[in-house]
Amino acid sequence: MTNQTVLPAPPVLSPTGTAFFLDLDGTLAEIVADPLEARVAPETLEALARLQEATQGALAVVSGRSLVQLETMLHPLHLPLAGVHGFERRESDGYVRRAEVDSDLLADLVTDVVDFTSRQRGLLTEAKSGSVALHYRKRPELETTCRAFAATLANRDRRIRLMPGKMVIELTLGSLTKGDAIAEFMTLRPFAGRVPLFIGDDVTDEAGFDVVNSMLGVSVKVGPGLTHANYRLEGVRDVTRYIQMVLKS
Ligand SMILES: O=P(O)(O)OC[C@H]1O[C@H](O[C@H]2O[C@H](CO)[C@@H](O)[C@H](O)[C@H]2O)[C@H](O)[C@@H](O)[C@@H]1O
Repeated sequence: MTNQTVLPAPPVLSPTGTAFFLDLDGTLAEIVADPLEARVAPETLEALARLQEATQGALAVVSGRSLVQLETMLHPLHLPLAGVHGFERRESDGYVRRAEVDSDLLADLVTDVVDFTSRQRGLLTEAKSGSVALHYRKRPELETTCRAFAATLANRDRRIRLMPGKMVIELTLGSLTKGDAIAEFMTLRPFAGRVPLFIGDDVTDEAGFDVVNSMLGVSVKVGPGLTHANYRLEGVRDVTRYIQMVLKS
């Protein structure tokens, strides 16, 4: 991956020629201790609404969150969405697609993670369609224990994939990534034929950067850390400022 110190700020792209793909947590919303407390700031929502109009709809949020959570956090906007790292998608026409999973396997996973987190103060379970997240942000000293527990669960069935994120370990069923979601959107109107841009902050965004890079698009990492992205913005406020600059171009 690229060295963290050398990436420039992204070029200000034209809203009419670009397909915008944005991650949510750490990109449009500041990271906070409790996932349910995360918010998209009003000025960011306003910038997104204007960008949706300026791009004629070529703006999608691509997130690890569920579609239900994304709708709540982005209200009153109605955007194309990819949730649970590409497992579920809401397309521009409102049509929702979900990958199929073994619901019994998922239910067992959720039960096991809830059982584990309920025995340790501060650990959280976030159950989603197709995935369950084990959050340890309030107990960072338990990272190794949480990782070992998650690995034990994943060893039970090869369909379970571990996706480490920011103070979270997700146990996901299936192999879809944010890259798959972006590639799929890029085959559809109004995204097709535009230059893709993806902005994200986490290791799970790297699959999106790879797909965008393969399409000669613009990949932007938010914050520090090694990455396959070609550009960098420092934080969530800089992402909103970047969108505002695009709107002025
Ligand atoms: O792909 P994203 O939109 O960035 O979503 C990734 C995960 O974000 C959420 O967890 C992260 O943000 C929380 C709120 O700031 C924070 O408390 C947690 O430690 C982070 O890992 C969300 O809860 C997950 O479902 C997403 O997969």
